[in-house]
Amino acid sequence: MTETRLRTWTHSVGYGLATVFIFALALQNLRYGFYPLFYLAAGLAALTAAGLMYTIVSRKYQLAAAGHLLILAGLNSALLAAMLVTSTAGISHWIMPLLLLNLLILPLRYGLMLSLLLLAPTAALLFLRLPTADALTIISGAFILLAVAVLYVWHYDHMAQSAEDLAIIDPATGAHNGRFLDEALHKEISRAITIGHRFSVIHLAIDHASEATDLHGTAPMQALRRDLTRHLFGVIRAGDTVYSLNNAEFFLILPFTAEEGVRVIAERIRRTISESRWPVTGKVTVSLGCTTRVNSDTLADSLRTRADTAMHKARKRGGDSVWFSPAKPSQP
Ligand SMILES: Nc1nc2c(ncn2[C@@H]2O[C@H](COP(=O)(O)OP(=O)(O)OP(=O)(O)O)[C@@H](O)[C@H]2O)c(=O)[nH]1
Repeated sequence: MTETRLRTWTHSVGYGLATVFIFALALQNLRYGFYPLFYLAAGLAALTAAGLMYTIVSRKYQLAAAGHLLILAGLNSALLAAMLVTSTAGISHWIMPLLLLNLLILPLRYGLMLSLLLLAPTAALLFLRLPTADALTIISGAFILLAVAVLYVWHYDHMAQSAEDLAIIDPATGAHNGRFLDEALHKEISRAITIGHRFSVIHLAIDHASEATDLHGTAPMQALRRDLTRHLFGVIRAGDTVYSLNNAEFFLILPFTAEEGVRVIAERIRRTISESRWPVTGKVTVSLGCTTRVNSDTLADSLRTRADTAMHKARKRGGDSVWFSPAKPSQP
């Protein structure tokens, strides 16, 4: 199930249950003749029902649906206003389901902010109107509920992020893994076609990697790949991304970088790696093949092949060098 679908389902169930619950409260109050509470509950139920409708209408862009904040801010404000104008202490319990709804539907930061904005004045009101022990019982209950819900949502977000990281990160180096490269390259090409910006790529290979593995063993070479990844992260700028292709090769995507730029950064990477002292292996050199996307590059494959060819040309010059392969001029 996609995240958008999951959110649509949980939001619908959350709003749906809240509507049924608040509507039942409204009927109960109507039955006993508590008309102000009946009108309040009916108004709140109308708002949660509106939330349900909004979820269904905006189901395709549920992750970015900003209207939920307005609906929940309306619900929170309506309950707060009702607590201010009525003296019925019983409705303070109504904040409990609202706290859960805030956290279930909004991103954690907004849900927590809105809940605290509701809880703080509620606490002040309760301490003014009720005996301290009663006010303390209600407010501590609400805070415990909020804390448990926040921890639960935070835990879910954290698990979802870890699962996503596992799918796209190479655990040995901390760089993105090769499986994710085609998807990322395809996205960058689509972005370049839409925005019209230039971007470049680099295929980097460690020189004499198989001889070094035979000489030093697999574990030190693994450590070297991790150190090289860290080095690359230190040299490139934010927004550039690194992919670990196999035991001795990396790929870099450099958004908003034209030919002159990729030549500068590739040369900087080559020089800084060659000038550094590396544990176990001592000196390390790399061959870098780079290229810049042109309008005829609509597939990830064409860029990967050109960068790979450029890397082999750099290697043929004896390694420790950079080669730039331009795109072939398109046929008239
Ligand atoms: N994508 C990318 N391009 C770089 C990087 N470093 C340099 N470049 C490119 O090389 C050009 C010249 O870089 P520098 O010689 O560092 O000069 P600069 O004007 O200080 O570069 P910036 O302030 O990094 O833009 C930049 O405009 C970029 O196009 C990098 O880390 N990543």
